[in-house]
Amino acid sequence: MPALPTPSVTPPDVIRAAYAELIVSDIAASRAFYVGVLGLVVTYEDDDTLYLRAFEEYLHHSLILRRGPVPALAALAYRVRSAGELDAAVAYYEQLGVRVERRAAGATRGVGEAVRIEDPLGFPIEFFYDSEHVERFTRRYDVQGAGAISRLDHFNIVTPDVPAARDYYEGLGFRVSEDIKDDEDVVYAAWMHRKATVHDVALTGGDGPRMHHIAFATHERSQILHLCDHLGALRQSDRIERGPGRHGVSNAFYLYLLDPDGHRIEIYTHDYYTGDPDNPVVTWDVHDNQRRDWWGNPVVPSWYANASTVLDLDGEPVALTHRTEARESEVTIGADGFSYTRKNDAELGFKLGSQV
Ligand SMILES: O=C1C=CC(S(=O)(=O)O)=CC1(O)O
Ligand SMILES: [Fe+2]
Repeated sequence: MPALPTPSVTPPDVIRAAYAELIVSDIAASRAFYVGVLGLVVTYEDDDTLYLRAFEEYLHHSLILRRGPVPALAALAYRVRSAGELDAAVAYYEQLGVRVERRAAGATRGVGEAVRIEDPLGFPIEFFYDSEHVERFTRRYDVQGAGAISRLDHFNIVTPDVPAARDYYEGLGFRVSEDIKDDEDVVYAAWMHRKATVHDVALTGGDGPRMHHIAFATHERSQILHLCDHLGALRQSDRIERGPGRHGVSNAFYLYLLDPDGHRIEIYTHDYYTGDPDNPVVTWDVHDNQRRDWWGNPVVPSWYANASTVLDLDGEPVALTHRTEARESEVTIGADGFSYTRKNDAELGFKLGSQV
């Protein structure tokens, strides 16, 4: 990615990852998954759209599903600290020289004035503050199922140049909590936060821009296990792509699901606090086979290979830029790949690179 200009104005004050807008092909099938299985609460729905939220959320939605011809990501939205930060967003991104659009209140149901951009990484990003408050279901145990999801936690995006993406997000005031590198300092992935958890956005090295997943948090592992049992009971176990398991990075207990259009949704127990300014960065060796699964279980190849198309602000698919640096799946799974459990235990600590 070409070097970005350094704006002379301050960036918008981002609080957190707040909502995603996904294009889906069949609203009824999506409703059966996101409401029927995941148990998300319907704030508003019509024939073409679903506005959903999780149980601890009081803003109008954290997920919009909109029926359309091409399953894709239409927007990732960050909440900013006040409505005044929208002017800062316009000024900052105009100096970055990217496409900037102001949106009137109500352009998105339940959201006030907003700013949408095509960010330097090629993603459709929204900044907003005002959003309609709706009932918070935190204590509504009468309607929460055994798999209750508490809130949206993060976005994971696929981008070819992770260091350049990291620099861009550091310009927005995000800080790195964890990353994956090799001995030649190639960066394969990075996790960056504004709220005091491991990440609001994860940068996954690969052909991009593509959306790798959006993640919702639960409080307990049992809720994640119930979702697996629920899918089994529906004979939809093929929606389980990876996990359940324990992450190395973030230390969260995790599950990756595929929705009816193949969009990846992670369900993730709360990770750890990162709010102090001297929070130490955790750097993992790309050959450490406990980095992505603390128990050393292999990462299924589809998790590295597949991700959702991203749309521009006109709703057109964004062309991909190919990653030129080494790909994680090639250095840890392919024929030349290898990984270790104990780095200096050449006898017992290595797994064959042919692990699935
Ligand atoms: O949220 C995450 C936390 C950790 C991991 S990893 O697979 O443990 O690297 C992946 C992830 O980005 O989905
Ligand atoms: Fe994730």
